[in-house]
Amino acid sequence: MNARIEDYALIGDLESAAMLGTDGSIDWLCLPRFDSPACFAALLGTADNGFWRVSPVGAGPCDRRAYRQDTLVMDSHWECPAGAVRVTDFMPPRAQLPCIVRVVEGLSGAVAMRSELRPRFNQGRVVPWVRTQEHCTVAVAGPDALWLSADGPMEIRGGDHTASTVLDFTVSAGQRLTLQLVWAPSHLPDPPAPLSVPAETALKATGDFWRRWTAQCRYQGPWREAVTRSLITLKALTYAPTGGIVAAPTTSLPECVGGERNWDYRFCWLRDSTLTLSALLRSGYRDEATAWLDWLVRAVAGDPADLQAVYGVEGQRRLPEAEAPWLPGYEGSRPVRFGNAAVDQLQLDVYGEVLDTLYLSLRAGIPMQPHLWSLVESLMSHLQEHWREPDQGLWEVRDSRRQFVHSKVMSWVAADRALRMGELLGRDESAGEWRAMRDAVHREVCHEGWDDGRRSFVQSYGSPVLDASALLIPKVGFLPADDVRVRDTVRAMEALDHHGFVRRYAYDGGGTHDVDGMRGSEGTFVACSLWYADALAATGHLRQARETFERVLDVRNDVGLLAEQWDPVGRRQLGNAPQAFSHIALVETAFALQEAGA
Ligand SMILES: OC[C@H]1O[C@H](O[C@H]2O[C@H](CO)[C@@H](O)[C@H](O)[C@H]2O)[C@H](O)[C@@H](O)[C@@H]1O
Repeated sequence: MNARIEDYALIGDLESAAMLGTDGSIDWLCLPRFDSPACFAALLGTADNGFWRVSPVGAGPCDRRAYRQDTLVMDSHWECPAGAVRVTDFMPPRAQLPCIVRVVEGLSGAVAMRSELRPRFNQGRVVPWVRTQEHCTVAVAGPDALWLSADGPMEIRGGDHTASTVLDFTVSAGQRLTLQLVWAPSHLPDPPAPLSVPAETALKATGDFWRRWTAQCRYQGPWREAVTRSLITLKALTYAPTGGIVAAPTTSLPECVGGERNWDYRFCWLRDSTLTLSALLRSGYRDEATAWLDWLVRAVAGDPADLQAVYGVEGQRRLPEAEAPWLPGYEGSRPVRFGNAAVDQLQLDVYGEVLDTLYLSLRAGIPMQPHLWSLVESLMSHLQEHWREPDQGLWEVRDSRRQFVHSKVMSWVAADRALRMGELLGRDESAGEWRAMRDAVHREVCHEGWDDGRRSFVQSYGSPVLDASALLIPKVGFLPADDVRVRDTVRAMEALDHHGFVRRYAYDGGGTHDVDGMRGSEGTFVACSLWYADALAATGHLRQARETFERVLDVRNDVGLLAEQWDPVGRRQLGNAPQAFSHIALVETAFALQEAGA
């Protein structure tokens, strides 16, 4: 039986991240990067797919845990019959090699502890060879090596049928023991350098790094704690060497437990990363925006016809989707997938998201390099030719292409923001054409995307399906919030309500299968509930907006994290976690409610 998705906390070093359970077990970790093969994959299978647990012997979940304020450093506390102990887990922002530090401190009595390390390289599959060398244990297979060191007297056992390395030790009140695990390329012969950095030094530097970063946050409203945790999570999903931002650090956490809706999110969607950038910019973070703009220019360089919806963290274009039959899946949710076939989809909304972010960056005072204006021109010239085509839309449907209303609305955004940037920069060479396109899209959407019987914008032209993405129409400025069509659409979205939360789409309030062709129904999409709150606030329903927002805040896990979806009946998180989309929307809604006086 797998732990609940909400049982996991995130620690990370801005190049990869680990999922740490309430029981002290790290059940998911890809090294050296977010998109590298996993060395711990128990999250998607069993203990034999790899984990590293540090906890009192025989203990269950910790009694309490919390991030140290404004950091990504996690403290887990156990109160045992023999005494109390705290384990502090963190990953120092990377200097050279990735490292996980686990500091065990006795608070009272004397507690018997165990560290059990069971790496399984190459996506939870390969059992390494383990040897002990100069106070370290090293596990090696193929290109990977994991070096484990401890700074105290411990009994090391290993080499049994589980190929685990077990360290037993006792911590008494006032005692402290540190375990460090470093990944290194397996051809390096010596214990790697991070093992020689004292844990105290690394802990202080890591805490200081996060506190300094958090101190730049401009949000001062009533939900500061939630906003800060979301921003830290978004920052933790940033791949620092290139500025790319992953949608989530996990793959194949199911949208439907036991079902096939399992996807790999360890990549940079232009949609998710542009929205992350908007949330960070709004909150006062400019360095990330600058780094991401550089990433964008490198990633999309070339023919605009080849623009993809998703890239690898270094801007790679090929992310072949494959199934991993050796992994049984989270609670049997199969297949487990690595890679994502969405790279080959046409998703026209990304032009609008990219141009909106460029515009926001320019407005925030980030200077626009001349090559960025060329990018604007080339994206627009491609979109002018293609906006009328059907596509797979923001939900990335895997069956037939459609005339998605959201894709058209975002094509309008693309033209609108290109025009605004032109005005700011005094570049009006293409203004006439872009204005004509903007007006044509507007006319078409208002005609073809509007269902007069339902009194709502619908998912695609001529379809009866309602789609929560229509809630973004006032937010992006396509129509003002006081337009009767916006008011009616917000009212119609009640049909997407599922126990107080909002589904992304449904046919007459029913399931999603008829809409996306996938088997199994899914949970409510967290971002959609927050878009609903935004639209309620914009249309003057302030009390309802606040209640909707607070309902979402209530389903964050104990350390403030949100997955992609929430199942209000099973009362559990679903989908990859923590998901950028959900945390972006939380930050945006906190600002929107504050501005609306809700
Ligand atoms: O619903 C089917 C699709 O689900 C995934 O896409 C979702 O996640 C993306 C990343 O957060 C997001 O940009 C998109 O809007 C979501 O629908 C999956 O990655 C797709 O491959 C799949 O077709």
